[in-house]
Amino acid sequence: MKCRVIWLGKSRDSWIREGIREYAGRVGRYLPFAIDEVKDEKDADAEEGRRREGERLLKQVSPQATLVVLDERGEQMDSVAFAAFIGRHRDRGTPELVFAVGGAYGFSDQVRKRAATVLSLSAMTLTHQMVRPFLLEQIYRACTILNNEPYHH
Ligand SMILES: C[S@@+](CC[C@H](N)C(=O)[O-])C[C@H]1O[C@@H](n2cnc3c(N)ncnc32)[C@H](O)[C@@H]1O
Repeated sequence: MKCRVIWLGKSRDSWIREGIREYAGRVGRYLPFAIDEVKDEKDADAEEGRRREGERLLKQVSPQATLVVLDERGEQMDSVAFAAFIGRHRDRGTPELVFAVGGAYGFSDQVRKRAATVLSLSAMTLTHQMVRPFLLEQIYRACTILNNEPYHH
């Protein structure tokens, strides 16, 4: 199973980029893994920006892919449950598991409707930048749990 993370816009801060580099490298030891950046909207109002970003993002998601949308109002899982979630997809032959992180104004309803799962990392709102390394660390943690490695305590 391929695993892919898509987000809107560049990762501006060097400390965010550093975290992404670190955990993307770690995840890549366990799964075929890719990160794709989709251009974000800077000039449109929030609703129009979400709509345009959503259309752009959905064009990047193949019909065979299972889409997991990150949203603070979504389903919460602990790390063991998240590992089991990834493991179930791997074992049932899901060809591609795609995680999508929204832009500064979040996702349109159109994107949420395409999602197989809407996943919350916390009830608190994180910046669209900070979610990136947080999510990658959780995917890495899940990989170590699935491999019975002593990272998760
Ligand atoms: C600043 S948040 C957008 C918040 C906005 N109020 C909304 O309605 O979505 C930007 C993106 O970061 C991600 N995000 C922020 N906090 C999150 C959380 N606690 N769990 C999962 N994703 C989160 C989501 O993908 C969201 O679209």
